[in-house]
Amino acid sequence: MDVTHDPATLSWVESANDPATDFSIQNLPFGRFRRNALEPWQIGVAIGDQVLDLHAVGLIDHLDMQRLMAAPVTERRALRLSLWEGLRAGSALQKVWSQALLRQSEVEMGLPCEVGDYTDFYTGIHHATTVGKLFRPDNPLLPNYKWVPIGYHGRASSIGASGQQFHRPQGQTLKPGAAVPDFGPSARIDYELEIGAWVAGGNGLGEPVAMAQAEDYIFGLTLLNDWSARDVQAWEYQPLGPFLAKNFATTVSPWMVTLDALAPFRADFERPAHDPQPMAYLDSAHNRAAGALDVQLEVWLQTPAMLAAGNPGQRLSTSNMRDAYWTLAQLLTHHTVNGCNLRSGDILGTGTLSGPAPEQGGSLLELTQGGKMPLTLANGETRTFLQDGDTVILRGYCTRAGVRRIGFGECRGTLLAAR
Ligand SMILES: O=C(O)/C=C/C(=O)CC(=O)CC(=O)O
Ligand SMILES: [Ca+2]
Ligand SMILES: [Mg+2]
Repeated sequence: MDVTHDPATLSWVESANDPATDFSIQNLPFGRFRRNALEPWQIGVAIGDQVLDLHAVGLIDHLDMQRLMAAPVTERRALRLSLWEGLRAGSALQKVWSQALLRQSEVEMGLPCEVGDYTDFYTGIHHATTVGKLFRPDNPLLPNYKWVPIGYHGRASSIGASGQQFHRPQGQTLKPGAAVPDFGPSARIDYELEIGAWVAGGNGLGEPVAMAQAEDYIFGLTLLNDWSARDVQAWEYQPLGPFLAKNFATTVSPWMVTLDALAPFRADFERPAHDPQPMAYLDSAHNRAAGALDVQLEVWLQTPAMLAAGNPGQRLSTSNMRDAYWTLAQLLTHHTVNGCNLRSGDILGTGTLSGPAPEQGGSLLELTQGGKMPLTLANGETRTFLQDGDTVILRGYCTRAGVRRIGFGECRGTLLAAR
């Protein structure tokens, strides 16, 4: 375990030492903030309830997150170590660096970088099985699922940072029993609980990335909500897959948690013995020993009635990234195996991360069995799909005995009425 994970290290930023904080000195995630809309986005690191301005402390001489992400992995590690050195209790830099701290509550957080291309995978096998049953009762998990990481090319332009608000989209749907489709506002807006992996550097066109190097091409992870219009999806998705059902909005949390910060939360990746084992190009000893990540995930819902009552929301479900059927390294390697070039700032979504139990569904589609079994909330309200004004909050964090907790912050988005 490297020194930055030592749980005994405290920070001179007091709020970072709270055992409940997402942003202990062992985390140090990167994001972009600004004090006001006239200022360009600045690069910062979260520490407790503060942001450290990297340019102001002289750790970078530019404001270009893509450039920082494209630095060789050894330089990225050295930067993380410098941050840890400067922020730990007793550091000689405290006096100077404390001038470059801002309260998170006093800045606006934006997208962590300019978003490049967006690919969304389908690694949640429990999600794929449950959703497959709803869309294709006789053929839920297609035979390719256990051989090839399934994905589709998503839409980058509508990705927004936490706090994103969007209008209920219009679209074509086929009502049950109808012979021809209708046009109007979607009646089945849903969320999807995912992790997004931000690409660092990138590979040249025609140059596949092998499993052994794949993780060097990942800068860090955020939470990702792939908002989905289920009625539009059911009518449009064959034969080319998701299109307008999923490209009207996608929300990400603002802080990129590095794979270095997540190192203590690695988990082994084992396929059930009766499943096909990954092909050689998707296999490595490191991947089998430590390719998975133990990240606990939660979905919260705050309805307009809860907001009015000062209720911060109700937790709808929990799950864990460990249950994914493919690892991040496998997704990145598979994406490039044909020579496809990934670039700094691209984002790969894992797909909906549901757990094995029915109450661990990472979408309302699963939790309500396709809208047939409404959820009754603690305040007496019910939901099948989202209603206007609903806010969905994703949270993620890692805990383990003997190491400090690290968290992702939150990914929050609100559905507004149709225009
Ligand atoms: O056709 C299906 O089985 C479902 C496809 C999706 O919902 C695509 C998607 O976004 C997958 C995911 O998030 O896991
Ligand atoms: Ca998705
Ligand atoms: Mg989406």
